[in-house]
Amino acid sequence: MGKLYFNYSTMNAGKSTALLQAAYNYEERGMAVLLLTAACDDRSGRGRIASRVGLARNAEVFDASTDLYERVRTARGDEDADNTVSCVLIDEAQFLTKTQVWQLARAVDDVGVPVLCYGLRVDFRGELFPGSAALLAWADELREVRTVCFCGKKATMVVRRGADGNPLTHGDQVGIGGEEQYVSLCRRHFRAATSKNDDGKSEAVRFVESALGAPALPPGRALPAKIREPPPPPLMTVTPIKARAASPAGPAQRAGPVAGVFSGLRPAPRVFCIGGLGAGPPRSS
Ligand SMILES: Nc1ncnc2c1ncn2[C@@H]1O[C@H](COP(=O)(O)OP(=O)(O)O)[C@@H](O)[C@H]1O
Ligand SMILES: Cc1cn([C@H]2C[C@H](O)[C@@H](COP(=O)(O)O)O2)c(=O)[nH]c1=O
Repeated sequence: MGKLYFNYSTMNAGKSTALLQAAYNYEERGMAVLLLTAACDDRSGRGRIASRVGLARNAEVFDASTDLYERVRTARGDEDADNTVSCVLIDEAQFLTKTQVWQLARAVDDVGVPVLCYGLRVDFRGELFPGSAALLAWADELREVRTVCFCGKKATMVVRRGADGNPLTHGDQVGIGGEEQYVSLCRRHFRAATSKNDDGKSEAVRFVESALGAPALPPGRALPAKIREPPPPPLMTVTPIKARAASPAGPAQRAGPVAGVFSGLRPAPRVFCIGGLGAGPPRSS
């Protein structure tokens, strides 16, 4: 009997990596999987699940009109057939609707296939996404995919940077983007970065600037002096194997967050060890 799983975290934690690893685990044992991702998140091309470590695969897409119960039931087909699907893996699960999470729960209960969802828990305002809220409420198992803030604590929040470089506190919940726009932080530094007073704000904002690169100012406007200064030389530079293809940022900016983490602000030796924990197929299904 399958279960409904929600593997949640912040951005850049290793969710897509874990998903692709779980898919690989099933397939190397001769079992077929159904991969799905949100149609709206086309950073690497529509219907492409891409992880920052370089793994990538094509997937089917869902939007709000997709009936996921029907899709899973059809993919499962005859359980004894060679091409039956043994597991359903869904990336960007925060973009599921509440109805779709019920459809997945029904697929687990009535079709008997495990469904593994991977997504963000909260948005840049600290609010749950609809898909995440439903999964947190109804999934059989919740698993946190962990990553760290620049201070070394677990990152649980994500800031979105506005055009002036400052973290935003209001705006549309959905804003497709990557490292040029978003940074994962612990709650304390998220609060500091988005607060109105200066209680720790400058340190957090400096980190966001350092991680995201120069803000996107309108043409003709000079950057503030502190942003024009070149960043300190990195202690250790790690180049992502594959940057998200559709990222509007240039190559230097895409490499920014990884270099920023290691650029002497704080040693963060656990970043690569913790991200991606929990990969692999569920043991209990
Ligand atoms: N070249 C690399 N080698 C190893 N790990 C990397 C590399 N580049 C990025 N990472 C790690 O990959 C993780 C991001 O993976 P990804 O699956 O894209 O995250 P998510 O889907 O959660 O946004 C981070 O933990 C990051 O530190
Ligand atoms: C925080 C936040 C994120 N998003 C978008 C940005 C990306 O397109 C995805 C998450 O990507 P991941 O690296 O695969 O986790 O979600 C958003 O729309 N709104 C937000 O508040």
